[in-house]
Parts: sequence; C-alpha cells; structure tokens
Amino acid sequence: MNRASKRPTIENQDDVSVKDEIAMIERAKRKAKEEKSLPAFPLEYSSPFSLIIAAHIQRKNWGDRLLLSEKPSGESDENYLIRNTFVGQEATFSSTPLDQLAPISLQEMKGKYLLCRIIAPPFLSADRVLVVRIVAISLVVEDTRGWAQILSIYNYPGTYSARGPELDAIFPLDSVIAIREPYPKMALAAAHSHIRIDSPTDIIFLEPGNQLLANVRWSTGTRPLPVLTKTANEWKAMGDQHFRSKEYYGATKCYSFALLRNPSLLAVRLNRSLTYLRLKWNSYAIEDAEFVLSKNPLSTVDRSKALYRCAQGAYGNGEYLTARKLYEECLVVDPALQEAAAGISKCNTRIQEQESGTYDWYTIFETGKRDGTCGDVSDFVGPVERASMKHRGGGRGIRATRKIDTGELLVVSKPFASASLRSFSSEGHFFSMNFINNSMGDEHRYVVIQRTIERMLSNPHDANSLLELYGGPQYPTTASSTKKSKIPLSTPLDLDSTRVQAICTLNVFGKHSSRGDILSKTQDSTTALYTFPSYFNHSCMPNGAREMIGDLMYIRAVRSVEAGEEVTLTYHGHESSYEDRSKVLTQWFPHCDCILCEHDRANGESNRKEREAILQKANGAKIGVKELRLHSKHIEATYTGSYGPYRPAVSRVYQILASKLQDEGLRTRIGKKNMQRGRLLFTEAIQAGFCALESLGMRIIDKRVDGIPVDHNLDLPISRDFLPYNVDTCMNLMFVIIGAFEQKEEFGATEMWMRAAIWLDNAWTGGGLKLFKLRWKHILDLMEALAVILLARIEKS
Ligand SMILES: C[S@@+](CC[C@H](N)C(=O)[O-])C[C@H]1O[C@@H](n2cnc3c(N)ncnc32)[C@H](O)[C@@H]1O
Repeated sequence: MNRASKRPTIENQDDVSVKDEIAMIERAKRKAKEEKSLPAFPLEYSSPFSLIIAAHIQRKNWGDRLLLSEKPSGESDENYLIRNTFVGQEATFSSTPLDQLAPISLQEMKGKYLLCRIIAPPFLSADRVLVVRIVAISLVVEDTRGWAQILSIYNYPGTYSARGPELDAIFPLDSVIAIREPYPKMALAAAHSHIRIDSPTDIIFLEPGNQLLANVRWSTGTRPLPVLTKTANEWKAMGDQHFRSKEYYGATKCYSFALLRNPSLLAVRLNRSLTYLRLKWNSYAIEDAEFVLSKNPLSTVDRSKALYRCAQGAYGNGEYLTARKLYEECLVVDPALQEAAAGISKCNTRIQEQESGTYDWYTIFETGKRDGTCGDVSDFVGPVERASMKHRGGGRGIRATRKIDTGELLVVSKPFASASLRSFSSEGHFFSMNFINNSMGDEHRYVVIQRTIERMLSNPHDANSLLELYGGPQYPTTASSTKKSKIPLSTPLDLDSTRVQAICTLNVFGKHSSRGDILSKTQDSTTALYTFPSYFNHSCMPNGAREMIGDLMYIRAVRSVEAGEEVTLTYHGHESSYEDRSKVLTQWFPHCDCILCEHDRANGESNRKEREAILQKANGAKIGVKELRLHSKHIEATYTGSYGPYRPAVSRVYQILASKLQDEGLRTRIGKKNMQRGRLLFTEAIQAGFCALESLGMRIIDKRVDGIPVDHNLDLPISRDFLPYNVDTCMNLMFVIIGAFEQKEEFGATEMWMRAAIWLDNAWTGGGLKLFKLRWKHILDLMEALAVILLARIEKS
C-alpha cells in the first residue's frame, strides 16, 4: 500500500475533507462525553497476573521494536506506527497538596490519593486495533491490597519518543507512587478500563523515609524501593551510561537515585547538572551547581566545573549579564579555561543583540536553513510593548512606544517550545483531533504541547509567563504564580494540561502556513510557540509582518506606525479570499473588523464570488495570454468604490500573465526571430509585473519601460515606505521584471531593478548583499553573466 497517497494533508484532502474532519471530531467529542457520563465506580477487578502478562506481550509485540531498536521499517502494517490523540479533551489535574488528601485503594477511588507500586515495565498503550497507539505511556500498578490496574500517563516529560531502556529508568519497577486525585477511564475506546493521568504533577514518586510510606503493608509482600537496590556508585554508572546514550531523562533519574543514596557525591551532582543543561532544565542545573559551590573545602576542578555550569545555566536562561560575571569568575579560578573566555564573548554578543537589535542575519539564516533551529541568539523587544486592549479576546495587544519607521525590527523571539520536521526520528502517521478549534492537528502541534509542558515543569518562571497567554474565555489572563519545586516533578506545580493545550492551540505559529493550517510532515515546516509574539492581535492588512527562520521569529513594521498605535500581524496567509479568511479566523474570534474585511464586505458577495471564479480560471493549466489579458481586466472590475490598492487576487492574475508573457516573448525571439514582437511582449510582461507588485501594496515610482540610462545615481523605482507582506512573491516578480528588461537590452533598467530587489531583501532580512546572494542563489545562477555583472557593478558603486 502506498501510504503517502493515503495521508490526509492540506495538499491532499481527497481522503478526509475539512467537513469530514469536523464530523469525525464531533463524533469523538460525543464519545468522550458519553464516556464521562458512565458510572466510574466500582472499578472492575483485573487480575494482576493477567495485566502483567498483557504488559509484557504489548511491550514484546511491537513495543520492543519501536522502543528498543531502530525506527520501524514503515513497510508492513504491523510495524507501522500510528499515533492518535485528542487535544482539548476535558482533563483533570489536582491542585490539592498530597498531605491534604486521604489515601485510598483502587476499590474506593474518590477525591483521594492512590498509593501504588509499578509491577510491570512501561509499555505503549494501544487501542483495540493493535497498530494504533495512543500517545500515553502505560504502566501496570498494584495497590496495597494487591489489586492491579493500568495507568495511562499523558504529557510526562521525556516519554514521547523515549525508547525502552530510558522508560525503564524513568519508571523503575517496584517504584511506589502516589497519584493525586486519580480518575478511572472506562473501557470504551481502549482494551481495558484504566486510570488516566493527564498532569505529570499528579504523580509523585515516593522515596525512602517519606511519611506516606510509614506503616504501609503490601499484601503481595514487601519489596525494596528501586533506589535501595543499587549503591550510589552503581546508580552513577547507570546514569553515565544513559548520558552517553543521550538518554538524559533516564540519566537524571539515575543520578537522583545516586544522590539519594549518598547526597555528598559532588561528581554526581555535577553530572546531573550537566545533564539538566543538555535538557535545557537550566534552573535545576544551576541549583545543583550552586550546591557544589556551597561546599567548603572544594577542589579547584570542582569549583571551576560548578561555576562553568552555573554560567551555562544563566546563559541558557537568557541572563547574559549574570552569565558573563560567572564566566569571568571561572577564569579567575582557572585562567586556562578557554570555554569561559568564549562564553564571555558570546555573552557580549547576546547583550549587544538584546540592547541594539543588531544581529548577524546571514549566520542566522544559514543556521536556520541548515538545522531548522535558530541557533544561539538573544531575544529582542524593540519599540513596542504589551498594552491593555479591552475590545480584543484576552484584553491585551501590542502597541508602538514611539513612531516606528518602515522596516524597523520590532521583535526577535526564540520559541518557548518548537517542533520542526527534523525533530522526528520515527516514521508513521499521527492523528490528533483538537476539540478546542475543531481541527485535525499534526505531530508538530502535539509535540509543541509536550515541549511546552516540559519547559513549564523545568522552570517555574517560564511556566508563569506561559500561563499569562490567552487560552480562551474560560481561562482568566491574570498573572499566575507557580512555585519552584525542589525535586523536578515531585512537588505540586498543579499543571492543568487542558489549559496548556488551549493556550498552545490559540497561540501556536507555523512556518509556510497560515497560523491555523495543517502542515504535512513532508514539508520543511516548523511549528512553534512564542510568548511575546503571542500578544499581537490580528488584522488581515496588518502593519507588522513576521518571518520564521528555523524556529526563530522576527517581526518588522511593514509601514510607519504612529506612537501608541496598535501593531498587528496576520494569523493566516496573506493572499486568501474574504471567505477563506473568515473561515480560518473563526478559530480565534467570530468577526474580523479590519479595514480589508470591511472593504470586502462593502464590495458585496457577488463581486467576491466572481473574483474567485476568475481567479480559478486564471490558475487553469492551459490558460493563454489572450484570456489572461481579459481576466486581468475583469478581475479589476470586481472592485468597487473605495477599495484600497491591496488586491492580492488581482496580483495573482498579473503574476501569471507576466510569466506567460515572458515565456511567449522568449519563444517569439528565439523561435521566430521576431525581435520587435518579442520586445513588445517583454514590455507587456514588465507592465504586468508592475501591476502585480502594486496590487500587493507596493508603490512604483518609476514606471519607465524604455530608455533608462545606465546611471548609479538613479533613485530606486519603488517607494521605501512599505514592505509587502509576501516579500518572496515580490522578489520573484522583480526578477521577472529584470529578466524582461534584459531581453529588451535595457541594461540601465536591469541595474535599477536589481538595486530595488536588493533593497527590498535587505529591508526584510537585514542581511545585506551577502544574504541576498545566499537567499536568491538559485535565481541568480539562472541569470548567469547578467547577475555577475550587475552585482559586481552594484558592489563597486
Ligand atoms: C494570540 S491571542 C492575541 C493576544 C490576546 N488578545 C491576549 O490578550 O492575549 C489571540 C486572541 O486574541 C483575540 N484577537 C486577536 N485579534 C483579534 C481581532 N482582530 N478581533 C477580535 N479578537 C482578536 C482573539 O480572542 C484571539 O483568540
């Protein structure tokens, strides 16, 4: 079976239309509601023995292949990994501290905590159809009376793509765990009823000496807690092994066990600190390193390592001034530590970026293109601030703190959490039904939620800034506060996973897609969640525009903005019709009051429909120049009254016309050697290119098509007061114009328009001629000698 053809994506929606998807999601919602209404108690009895066997079989059947070894072959159905899940399903989480809850057994779960013990290795939950797995990790546990149940754990850090040995380390056999206010899930979808845990903070691993373990008798016999089964050094060795295998979650668990056995082992604490750094759990890394620094006496080597880890942690948290000071202290302890000297220099660069908004855009683009991530840069907030905007959902927005010029850099933001195509090692399908905005989500979106939760757990300060984002009317947007826990995941942060899912759904950004589109895994796509950029409200004709390079986002003003004026972005593609925009926007709000939508409404439905019909014809495969000329006139006529110059549908028709004219011009010149007619066609192509640019909002000052002298002092042919939303489309149009001028042997014009292209690219990217050459290499190569000559002349002038 050819799976690629079966995958429902935005490009291939034959299998599952949007309507079908919504119907599917509605059915799933009904099923979830029905499930919730079933009586939860009493829980059915399950034989521990049969559950343990079932767990082993599951793990062996296909779990082993997926968990322990390389990725599945993807060729046979049995091996093929399909994950499915729901986002926005009403989930529980506990906010009652463990010591204020009463213990229960599985027979009598209700508003209490459950004390239980892991009695089988973790496995991947499967639906009735074996090849479909849900995204949870499953454990078989027994309570003190020997009753067994399956725990389905969602959102637990490090489990989404962990393999067997690491999961075994995260959930060691015989661990005793307390689950705050667990709830049973009936056997409607899964093979067994089970206990579902949505919030990782509801699970508390109990360690020796915990009060809750006093006087506990296990009817199946006492077994030592896992931590007691190895010496500190043995745990350290296991931790090192996981570290070498890059299984950092497993490694931190082993190092934590080693430290429970012997808290004074500084080497283990330094190793755990390093492991936290790898996981970007910077605050925990700093805590371990600071513990080491608090010891006296301390060897120079340990002091230097601990200081260096503190510096790296502060750097990772974006505290560059602190990090620089710490790197300097490292050099005092060990003047030969070159990494510290390099650290200082990196801090200086980051501080400069942060203060001045000056970036090495060339390197950023190159890294983003190569790695799909933003590399090492700092955040920047320019002349904009968060402000109260009561008339918008969530009540906030972004406004200018002073007058802003066209092209000014407003924001550079690293993601709070991101997922790019390159983040996924496994193949297979992923289906997620989002109950919040009734859409099918892809794996990227789900992974962003997982990583968001993880980041919240790893840093309470980050958790607070995330919880301030808008999650819909049911969640107040007042600042919240979470405490820092001493041991990760062991004290209540009270993570409400449904709220986090709602926040992610309303605020996530995607590359190459409208904010709400589904992206195919085959596209080079990045999905990411940002904090500051999430406060921008929407307009279909905004004064700001965003770009994602890897997972780094930058935002520029596309026109001048007055002090105090709101700065907006668009949440969807820039060229969609009123009807498409309205449909997409309902995910966020019911009615768009921007100027473009007002014009479209005033323009009337019949004009809009006619416009779409013309556009469809113009997009037809066999369309000729003659028909396109007519379509361009007709589509212009669908606009009435005071409709502004921004008309992407018109631009689209002129774009097609310009490229067809250019093709025909070439055929005429080369084939029929008809120079004069060729020249006319190129002139018309240039004029169509001008119309296409103007309908995207650009203002052309110099519309000459003949007799432009070769003169460096000529001003640009375009106005510098507006950056078009779709820069790449405009750049391509300018290259068409340059090509047509070349055919007309108007070399003055080619240079003038090349300068315009370089200006626009630089205004958008900030990367100058060097980045221009990198970004447009594929086109410049096609231009051959012309590009070489023009760029050499421009560089010299
Ligand atoms: C990404 S948030 C933007 C920031 C949000 N206003 C806040 O206070 O956090 C998206 C939400 O803002 C609101 N919003 C954004 N643009 C809007 C617009 N043009 N009209 C109405 N509501 C808008 C909607 O409620 C939407 O779900």
